Amino acid sequence: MIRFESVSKKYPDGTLAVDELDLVAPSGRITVLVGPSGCGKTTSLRMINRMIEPTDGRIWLDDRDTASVPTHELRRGIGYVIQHAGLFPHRTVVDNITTVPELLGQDKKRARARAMELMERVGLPAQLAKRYPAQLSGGQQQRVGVARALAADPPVMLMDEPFSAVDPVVRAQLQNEFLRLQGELGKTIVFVTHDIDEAIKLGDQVAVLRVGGHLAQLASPADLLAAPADTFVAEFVGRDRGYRALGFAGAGRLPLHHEHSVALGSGLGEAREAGVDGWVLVTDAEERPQGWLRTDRLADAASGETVVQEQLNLGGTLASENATLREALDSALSSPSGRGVIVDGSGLLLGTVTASEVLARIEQQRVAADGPSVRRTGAGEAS
Ligand SMILES: Nc1ncnc2c1ncn2[C@@H]1O[C@H](COP(=O)(O)OP(=O)(O)OP(=O)(O)O)[C@@H](O)[C@H]1O
Repeated sequence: MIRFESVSKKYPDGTLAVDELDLVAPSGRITVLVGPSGCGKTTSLRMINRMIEPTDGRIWLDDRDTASVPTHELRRGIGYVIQHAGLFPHRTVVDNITTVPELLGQDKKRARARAMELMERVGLPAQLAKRYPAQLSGGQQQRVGVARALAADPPVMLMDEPFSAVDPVVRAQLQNEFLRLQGELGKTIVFVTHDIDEAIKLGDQVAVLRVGGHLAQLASPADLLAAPADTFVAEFVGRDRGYRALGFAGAGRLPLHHEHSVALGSGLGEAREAGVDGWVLVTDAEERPQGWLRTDRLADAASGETVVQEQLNLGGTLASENATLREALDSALSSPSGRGVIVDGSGLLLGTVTASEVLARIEQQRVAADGPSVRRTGAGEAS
């Protein structure tokens, strides 16, 4: 656990970057600091590993006042990842990752074996080990940065905009893999970003700071969306709050309809017969949905022709049986037939649901909760 106790930082020029911050970052959880440029996020983060010294207050790491711990000892237990990864340009990938363990006296062979294992964990092919940072993509560099920070297996990780320098697609990939990795490792993480969507996606809790280093609100992502503390937070959290909050509420057991589907390779005549309201769902041989086929335009289909992949409308998203309300609603809204497809854990068709049924479930949950607040998703949760 990291605990800020009335921590302030005034820079020598008089800038009050952080003002009496009280904050607890629980062990094994991701705490995200988010806020507009200059609100004191980086300053707060760097005070944890004492790259910046507070002018007032204390920061506790478990039961130790960090001011009383020698910095080299403190930093041994704290990994640090920054934007652009901050890699050593003249060292290979594997040498970048082994730098800290070797400095800590680990023998070279063991450190290299561990580096190769970490590369695999963060999704880097082994053949990149001998490359230099400049020979990697931005996303790959960030992965090396994460692997390097994990190399000494620190219980705490500080991450300052680690995924900001890459394009949105790579960024989403890095975020997903980061969450998967954290699911396995359970580090205590403090993560800085200026992007509220990233904060909401990654945080177990989100601290919204306002300029001047004041804590505006500390809350779970769902509570932040459902009940912003004031107009500053409401504006910062942004539009579509109600819709985004659905991403934190399990849909529960939805009333599924049996959907008559046809397999790829079936005759077009059979597909036409099976169509309901002009659409039929097409699956693979194991009944995994592949897309929708428009059947009201098949009237003149030559007999003997079969359903092929190229004919399918791929617009509909699939939702799993443990979906959030947002995923279930999106599956119905994105489906060209208006019937949202629900699949099991192996991607096999379970049935379909309409948008109005999902909306009815939303309304039910709202009434049951007796207020606007929504719950975190729980696998298999039924309401
Ligand atoms: N070394 C310094 N000397 C004086 N002022 C500083 C120094 N470092 C940061 N500041 C100021 O402290 C305030 C907080 O800066 P900080 O970098 O912590 O903000 P931030 O929220 O991380 O911003 P950004 O999102 O733009 O990186 C800003 O007004 C900044 O100009």
